[in-house]
Amino acid sequence: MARVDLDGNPIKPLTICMIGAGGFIGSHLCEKLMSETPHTVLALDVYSDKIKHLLDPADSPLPWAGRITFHRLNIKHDSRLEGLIKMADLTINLAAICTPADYNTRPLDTIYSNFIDALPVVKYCSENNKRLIHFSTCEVYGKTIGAFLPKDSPLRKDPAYYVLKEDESPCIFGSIEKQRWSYACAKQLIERLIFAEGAENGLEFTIVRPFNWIGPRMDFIPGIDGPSEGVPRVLACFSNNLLRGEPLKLVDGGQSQRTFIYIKDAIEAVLLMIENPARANGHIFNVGNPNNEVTVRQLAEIMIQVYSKVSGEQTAETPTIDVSSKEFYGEGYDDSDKRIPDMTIINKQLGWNPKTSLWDLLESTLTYQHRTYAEAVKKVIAKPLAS
Ligand SMILES: NC(=O)c1ccc[n+]([C@@H]2O[C@H](COP(=O)([O-])OP(=O)(O)OC[C@H]3O[C@@H](n4cnc5c(N)ncnc54)[C@H](O)[C@@H]3O)[C@@H](O)[C@H]2O)c1
Ligand SMILES: O=c1ccn([C@@H]2O[C@H](COP(=O)(O)OP(=O)(O)O[C@H]3OC[C@@H](O)[C@H](O)[C@H]3O)[C@@H](O)[C@H]2O)c(=O)[nH]1
Repeated sequence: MARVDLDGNPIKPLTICMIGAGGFIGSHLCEKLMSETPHTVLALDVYSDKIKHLLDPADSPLPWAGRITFHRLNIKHDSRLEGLIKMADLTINLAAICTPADYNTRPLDTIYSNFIDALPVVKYCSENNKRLIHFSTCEVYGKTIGAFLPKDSPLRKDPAYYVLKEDESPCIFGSIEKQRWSYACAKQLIERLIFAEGAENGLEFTIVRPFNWIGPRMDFIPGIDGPSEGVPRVLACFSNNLLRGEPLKLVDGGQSQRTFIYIKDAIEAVLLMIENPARANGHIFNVGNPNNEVTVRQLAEIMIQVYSKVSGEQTAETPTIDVSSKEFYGEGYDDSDKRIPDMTIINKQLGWNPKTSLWDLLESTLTYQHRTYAEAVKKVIAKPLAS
């Protein structure tokens, strides 16, 4: 049965240059493309751990062997980049430093990674008339307008003051010394550059604004498959605490709100963008799940319940503790108060909606985390401290 796009046209096989393919999102996107489509992927990254299961045909070649090749390169300085972009029909750029603990502590690396390093990718696509799908972030919206209303103002409940819409909402960041916003501001400027390349030079682009995509293979567990002092994003932080039987740390009391979407739902949206260029080109898309909103404290409480069910272990004596952002992240931290994606444009253009509830996505993700890490963590805990 030939695969057709949303307008009933047959989908022809594409060659996709995927930069950052070895990361969390990239690894899920590669899995989807290999298992469900005829497309070819040039996977570019400095690491391949998260996609090696797609690459090394142990003894018998994998069904898709030959359709995915790994190219170990750092886009900061590699002469092979332009040639790979020219070989492909479409470039997808996922490369970024995107863990908040780095934004206020490594602001220069963060700005270089999210703006400067993306410049040649945009240039090569534009000069060679190649389509670009660029990954930005929901963080470009920064804080809601409602965040500046008095705490008890009823307008805070008015969607006009918190719903984030691609073609209407402003980008609201903290002051310069709040270096947390180095990332979001770099992402905003690369969005503006891509939009200008589209307006002035006809670049065919799509910009994706992910709203907290979570699932297996997100970041790392500190001291197991990442640095002991590393601070990953909240899913991995809380998973690490649960695996070690430690209290989950709630930054500034965990009052910030987030909407979380299952990585597999989000990947469906990306595949629709890839295979429906006429509907995706020229658009910025929110990709999130407005039905899965919780405060960070509520996320912790749900993860504690789910982990206890998945692991069969008792909940710790002190399940959570409050910590200050200064203590947890250091100087210059600031936060988004609330992230509700408006879904009008993606519904209209791609007819896509998320499916998985927060409980269900946490159940499958924590099952993966427990199966993958519990033994290794027990060994690390059991090992007597170096005398
Ligand atoms: N996961 C989310 O919820 C989320 C939310 C908002 C935005 N995003 C954006 O989506 C993209 C992918 O995010 P992710 O969650 O998969 O993060 P990730 O850190 O798992 O993946 C990023 C990948 O890019 C690679 N990379 C970084 N710099 C590189 C360079 N100079 N050369 C080659 N490879 C390089 C890294 O090695 C890594 O494998 C990023 O642009 C991020 O800003 C993700
Ligand atoms: O242990 C922790 C970790 C995190 N947190 C809080 O949990 C919330 C989420 O923190 P995360 O590190 O997951 O990242 P954020 O949602 O703030 O930003 C992320 O969003 C989407 C992308 O742009 C990036 O991947 C990243 O910027 C924040 O309020 C943070 O302060 C805790 O309370 N405790």
